[in-house]
Amino acid sequence: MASSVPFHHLACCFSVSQQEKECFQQQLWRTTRARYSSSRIRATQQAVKASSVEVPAFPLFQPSQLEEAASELEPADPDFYKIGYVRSMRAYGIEFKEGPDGFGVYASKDVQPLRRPRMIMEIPLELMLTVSKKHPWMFFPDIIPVGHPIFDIINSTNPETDWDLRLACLLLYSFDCKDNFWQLYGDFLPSKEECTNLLLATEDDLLELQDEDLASAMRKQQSRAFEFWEKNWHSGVPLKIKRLAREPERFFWALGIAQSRCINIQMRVGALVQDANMLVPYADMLNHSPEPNCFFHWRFKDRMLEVMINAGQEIRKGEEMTVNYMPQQKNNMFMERYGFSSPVNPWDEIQFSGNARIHLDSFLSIFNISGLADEYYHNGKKSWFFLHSSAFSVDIESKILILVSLG
Ligand SMILES: C[S@@+](CC[C@H](N)C(=O)[O-])C[C@H]1O[C@@H](n2cnc3c(N)ncnc32)[C@H](O)[C@@H]1O
Repeated sequence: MASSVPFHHLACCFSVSQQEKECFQQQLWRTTRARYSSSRIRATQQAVKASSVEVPAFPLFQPSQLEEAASELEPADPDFYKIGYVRSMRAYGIEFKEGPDGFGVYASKDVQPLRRPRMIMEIPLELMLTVSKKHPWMFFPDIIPVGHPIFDIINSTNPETDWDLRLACLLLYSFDCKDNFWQLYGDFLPSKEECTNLLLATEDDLLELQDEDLASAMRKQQSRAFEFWEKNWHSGVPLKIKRLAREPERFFWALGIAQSRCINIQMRVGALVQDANMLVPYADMLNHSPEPNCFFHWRFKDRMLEVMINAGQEIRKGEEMTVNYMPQQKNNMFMERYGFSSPVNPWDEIQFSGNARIHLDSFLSIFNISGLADEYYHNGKKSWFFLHSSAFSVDIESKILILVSLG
């Protein structure tokens, strides 16, 4: 029986002969996909591990270590064989598990700071869903057969503004493709109920936001999605299109997934450099932080997306690995696209000017205020606001809220 070894035990991989590979595979097998059903997680499985065949060029284990590793071997996941890809995803020193922001990627061991960025995941192009942004449309992998009507639907969109509609079509199509990797990976994606994207929000949800600008932006997005679905999924369309999204909610979900998990990368195919929108399995489990410890890197030579730890970054076992989804964007942009906002978004700080003095530890800090010159901060035992040096004070303990107009 083939078995698996946790992939963080395997440090580095080089190409080896097929024979060596098979021999090694018999001993040390991989895998790892914890499949979580409707609730994304099976009760018994906390960690999601990505599938991977790890093939070191030289034995990484001493015999005693091999025995130890063998005792940790798990039964192979039969779905792995069905996928049948030559290259697979590889991951090092990480685990996927549920956290406060849904699924995330966590360090499974301490990471010492290194002078160079260090790779923790590599994902080959053939596992991604990719549409190029400019003519001629390139889909990777090229899963759309010539003459299939989904091509015409994608072709009818504006690549500059409709990248999300295009990816949603490709995603829905991949779920319908026999033996496509995304049929399996679909189990890892958040369901309609779990997806935070506000396209799926009801009118009541939108009202609850108490942000009329955001609510009306989302209503516009919902109408755009609905019009697109109505136009392309009307009753007269062929069954091979109809079954991709029988209900508008299915299309809204795919669009929400495309918006909240897409990354944009410049790819080179031969001499052609193309901007592309991509859904990248496993890398799309990374959550956002304005101060991330990881970043993406496209490896041109063999078309792999690498997730790298920043140079000089120290990470403790159990800490979350993060990337920055949209540098220099305010929270309203995060809400529109991803359905979350960050209380520590530096681009959403209230910039403060004038010579008012504010206690550093005062309640104002919860509003993420910054920008004052140091001399305006006061850190005494009592808390004071000095407004234009006037004798204007507030004793925090008295819990009186005074609204100060900083005119
Ligand atoms: C690319 S996915 C990341 C993986 C996701 N957490 C999951 O469960 O599959 C992006 C989604 O993760 C969640 N997310 C990511 N970063 C977050 C953050 N800093 N705070 C709250 N939610 C976050 C949001 O739901 C967002 O739409």
